[in-house]
Amino acid sequence: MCSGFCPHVPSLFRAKPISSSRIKPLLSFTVKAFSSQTSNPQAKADDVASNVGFLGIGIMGLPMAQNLLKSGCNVTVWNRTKSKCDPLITLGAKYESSPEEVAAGCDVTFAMLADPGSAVDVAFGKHGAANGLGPGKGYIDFSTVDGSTSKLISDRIKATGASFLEAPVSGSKKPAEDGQLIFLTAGDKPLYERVAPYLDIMGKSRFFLGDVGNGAAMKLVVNMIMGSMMASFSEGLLLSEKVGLDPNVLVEVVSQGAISAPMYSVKGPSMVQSHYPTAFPLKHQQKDLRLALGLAESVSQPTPIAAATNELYKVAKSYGLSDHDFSAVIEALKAK
Ligand SMILES: NC(=O)C1=CN([C@@H]2O[C@H](COP(=O)(O)OP(=O)(O)OC[C@H]3O[C@@H](n4cnc5c(N)ncnc54)[C@H](OP(=O)(O)O)[C@@H]3O)[C@@H](O)[C@H]2O)C=CC1
Ligand SMILES: O=CCCC(=O)O
Repeated sequence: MCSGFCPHVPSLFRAKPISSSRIKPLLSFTVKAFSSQTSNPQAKADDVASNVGFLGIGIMGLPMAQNLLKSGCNVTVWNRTKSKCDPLITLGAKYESSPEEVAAGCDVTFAMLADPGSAVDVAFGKHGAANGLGPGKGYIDFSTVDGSTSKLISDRIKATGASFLEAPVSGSKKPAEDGQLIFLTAGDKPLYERVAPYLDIMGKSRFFLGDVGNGAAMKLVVNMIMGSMMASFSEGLLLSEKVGLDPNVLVEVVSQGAISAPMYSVKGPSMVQSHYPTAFPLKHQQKDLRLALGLAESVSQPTPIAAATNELYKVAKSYGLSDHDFSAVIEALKAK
């Protein structure tokens, strides 16, 4: 094992700065510096130091922790529902009975929780990770939350002397299984560099976006777009069927044109059959739209499409579809 230095990782490159004169007529905002890096396919536990903790073993946390274990990392896990840790314990993970105990025994601790409330509870609630943290340790939160929540968690973690990185992910269950996630990180740069080898085990690329809040904002903007795309696709599928077209052919036509997206090709065929196997729960997509609307409100940016889309997901939730895949939003457009 080496001490956090990863010889395989190529040197960091900086993205070309956007010319502010070019964008000023359209938008007025501060262009933030960022850097991105594709990950190292050879990433493995030999490249990284120490014991890692993983809190939150849900749809995403399970495959992410599995990939760390399969790469030879020493992983200690905790989940509110303990039984979800069983497949990881079988793979060799150690189990601790609270976030505090996990953080106390690990050099770096990752968290992948449902929403702002659970991210806060696990980070610094009763028996939360903060109780087990201190100087030299790191806490990395992968949960999709808003910037204010992330800053609050950051403050409470840093008050212990530990370092904090927010690192929400783009990519769903399958990319998590395949180690193909995209990390949108912000916060402590030395911690980012220290955990880069772990991120490279779980993902295909990583962005460092500066101050805490920028990773959360990037993630919310991406998911705001995604939620609207899915709602629009749903309308198209239903309209095509109503006018006598085969929606399966629509899926194929879309896949070959300018609006092609993996999401449509992957989810379209099952949506046509009213089948929504959960990769990204609908309740989380609605949470992200709600948080994105808050972000837009904070800077007075009109987002009428996202606002209408959010209402549609709320209707889908009222139909009991919270735990179905977010593609089940199409049900909210069907006449009942
Ligand atoms: N699924 C996806 O495609 C993606 C999801 N995300 C984001 O990642 C995060 C996790 O998503 P995902 O894995 O799909 O979600 P899941 O709903 O499958 O998992 C949520 C996790 O949070 C835990 N949890 C929920 N409430 C609490 C609480 N009050 N206290 C402690 N733990 C709690 C759950 O524990 P328990 O098992 O006990 O319920 C579970 O471990 C979310 O923020 C989501 O928006 C990001 C990218 C893709
Ligand atoms: O937050 C969930 C994102 C899902 C995806 O990127 O496919």
